[in-house]
Amino acid sequence: MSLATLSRPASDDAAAEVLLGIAPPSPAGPVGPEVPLNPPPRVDLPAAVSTARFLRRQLPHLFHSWRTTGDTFAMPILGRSPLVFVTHPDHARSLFTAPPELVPSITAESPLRPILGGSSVLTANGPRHMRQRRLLLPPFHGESIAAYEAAIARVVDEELDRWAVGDTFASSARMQAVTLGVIMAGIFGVEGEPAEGTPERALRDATRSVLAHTERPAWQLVEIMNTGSPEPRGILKLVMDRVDTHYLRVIRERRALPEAERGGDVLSLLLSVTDEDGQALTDREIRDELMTLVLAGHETTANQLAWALERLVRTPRAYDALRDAVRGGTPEEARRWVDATIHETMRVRPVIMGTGRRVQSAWRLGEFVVPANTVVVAGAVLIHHREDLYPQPFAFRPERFLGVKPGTYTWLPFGGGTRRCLGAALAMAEQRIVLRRIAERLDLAAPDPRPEREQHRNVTMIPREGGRVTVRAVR
Ligand code: HEM
Repeated sequence: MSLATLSRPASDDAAAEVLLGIAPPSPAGPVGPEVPLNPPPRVDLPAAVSTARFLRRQLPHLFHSWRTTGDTFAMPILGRSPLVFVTHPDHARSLFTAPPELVPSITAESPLRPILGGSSVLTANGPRHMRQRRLLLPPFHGESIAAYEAAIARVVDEELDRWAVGDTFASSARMQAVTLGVIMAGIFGVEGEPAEGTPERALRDATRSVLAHTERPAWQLVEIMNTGSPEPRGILKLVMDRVDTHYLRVIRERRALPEAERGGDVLSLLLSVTDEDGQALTDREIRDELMTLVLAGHETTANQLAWALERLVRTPRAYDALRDAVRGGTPEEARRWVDATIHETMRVRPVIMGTGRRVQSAWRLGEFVVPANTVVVAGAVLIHHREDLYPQPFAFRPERFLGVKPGTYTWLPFGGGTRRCLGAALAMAEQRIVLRRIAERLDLAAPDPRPEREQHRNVTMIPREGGRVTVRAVR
């Protein structure tokens, strides 16, 4: 591995240290047939072993492959062509800035497809993706999200009111209650506990049940059985038919209301949008988008927050700095430390480790050239650990990002380009409010000083023990 390390001053003074750096440029992008192919080295393992490690111990496998094979490497995967991982920001940039038709997302091949449905923005490619994305964007812009902030704060405070001194628990479960509450409020307009027997209650329970199913270990089997199928099959069909009944009922009832009475939530906005041909979204399309937003936004945000707590309770310097800024600093200092803590957590523990594109032409990646149809993965977690970009990359140092906007191609927890996470502004708002309120109201500690290892569930990287914390004090 040829990682140029920026020289650091010998001083012990943290403020004088270089905490962010730059990578030397590396050419990347589509090339014509005149350029000879030059595939990157392959990880030296049988496909079955590499696949098993990728599924069970993804992070160590990725880091080991990077160290032993090189900055660009091909990872063998059983029954598929190898995945080519890139660890250079210029290579990631080439994928995120290319015309979308040259770099379709591999989420179209995701096992989630039969759950999300054929219209989902996440699994569509080409013009259909652009249409769905354009229709969904307005409620997820920063200004629209600002309007949900009070509702998010209410959901967060309701949850934190239940945390008592001496309690020890997996924070991811508590954070999931928050993210589900936020989704119910922001997407469906349902705040607080919906009354028994109402369609909203049935919808919330159905959403909970589908989320609970996806968290069970046996769910992987269900997904494998449904891979490659556009429609759900077997047990998945039974589960989804039940869930869909409740979703479609709420959509139909809301559509029947006069527009002025519908409210400002995402569902109501989706009912009123039209594409450039004046076409409104069908009930089925809305169902697919709602399911996508629920599944894409729930576990990701909850576990990203659980990782933030996991890191903070094991890094006293960072935790003290955050609490001091939030409790005693100016509003500007508080905002800067909260943001820096989120950015650093998403750097060291991005819940989505990378994003893949199936390149439609031969592609240069530094000294290598891969053929068309190769899946190239911008390995966010690897880019985030380049020593030239982030000196002492394994250290949790929120001060790297103090008052600094993370780089578009060096900080990639939300992916990039025309597929960048649609819910990024919402996820940032949720994380800001949760971290700030926790830092204001509580003192937490680690029940076990050892860092939690990572575990993979669905496509997310989550703390193995769920980010366990003990409540030491409540203010
Ligand atoms: C910390 C929380 C989150 C993380 C780390 C995250 C990360 C990601 C990533 C890496 C992608 C793929 C981007 C790409 O391929 O370049 C993505 C896509 C997406 N995310 Fe998120 N996400 C989060 C929260 C949310 C939330 C709260 C929502 C909505 C409620 C959401 C909705 C979506 C959607 C709809 C897409 C598909 C966008 C497209 O294909 O055009 N995400 N997210």
